[in-house]
Amino acid sequence: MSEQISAGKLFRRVIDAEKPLQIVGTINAYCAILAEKAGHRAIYLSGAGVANASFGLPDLGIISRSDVLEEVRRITGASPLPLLVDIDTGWGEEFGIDRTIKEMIRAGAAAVHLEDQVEPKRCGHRPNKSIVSTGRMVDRIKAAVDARSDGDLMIMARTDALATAGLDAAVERAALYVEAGAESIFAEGVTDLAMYRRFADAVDVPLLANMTEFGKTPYYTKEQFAAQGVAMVLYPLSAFRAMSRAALEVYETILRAGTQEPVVAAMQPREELYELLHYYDYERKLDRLSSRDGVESGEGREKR
Ligand SMILES: C[C@](O)(C(=O)O)[C@H](CC(=O)O)C(=O)O
Ligand SMILES: [Mg+2]
Repeated sequence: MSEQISAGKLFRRVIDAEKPLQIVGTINAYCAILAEKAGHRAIYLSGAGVANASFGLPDLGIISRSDVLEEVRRITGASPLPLLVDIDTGWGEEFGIDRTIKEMIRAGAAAVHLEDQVEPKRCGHRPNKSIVSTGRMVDRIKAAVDARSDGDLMIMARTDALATAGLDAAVERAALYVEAGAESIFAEGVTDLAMYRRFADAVDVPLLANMTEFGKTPYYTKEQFAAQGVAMVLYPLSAFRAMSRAALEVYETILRAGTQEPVVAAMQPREELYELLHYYDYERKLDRLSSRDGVESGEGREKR
């Protein structure tokens, strides 16, 4: 029998085991299943992903705590992988953050990242961001740590200070956030590999690098990140961006060609989908449980 450990403990364990730990964005429950199938050991729910994919909205602080929680529950219900959740600015200050942390634990999150932007927040890789004072962010972190009490949820502090206040100030903030109780640091909008070393040297907790595409951070490999002391590398929207391109291509092809045949080869076959969902197990269970009493005819039901 496999040992039952909390999501937070599992997350800490995989951080220790993989150097660096690659964390991939899964915008929904099925993506979480796919990430597990590929062999990943930790997954991420992106705030941008929820806004973009579930609501068709930009990542500008429009989505709510409940919107994100709903996705967290769906994902943790479908996947055993530890889930890092983007909680933006926490949706409120002391009591708002308290509620967010408690609900995230109930929903099965392994870790959350809380950022030092003002509300409404902006994407970390876009201009005109503003941050709250160091003191305000320290209060946010304290509220989060207090809400978690003695639980295992990992509280990660994200700093967006690099773009607005420079490297020295961002590194200094990171150290103060750790002092306030943050157990890991998310350095946002980093523009050069060597900057990670500065963060890593200033804090003695795991450091996360956000390897998002088309942003401020050039593409680096996991080996390059590891050499700078980075413990976790995040790919928040990589699959979502690829899925979006693929979907557009299919929609256009159906109109243009009058059939989907040119793109069928790019599709996941029904068989593979069903295997990942354990479809046949469900079907067998249904056959066992359902007497089909009250069903007038067996029409459409294949004889086995
Ligand atoms: C990590 C992030 O917060 C997210 O919501 O996924 C975004 C990612 C992106 O917009 O590329 C961010 O970096 O702000
Ligand atoms: Mg985000």
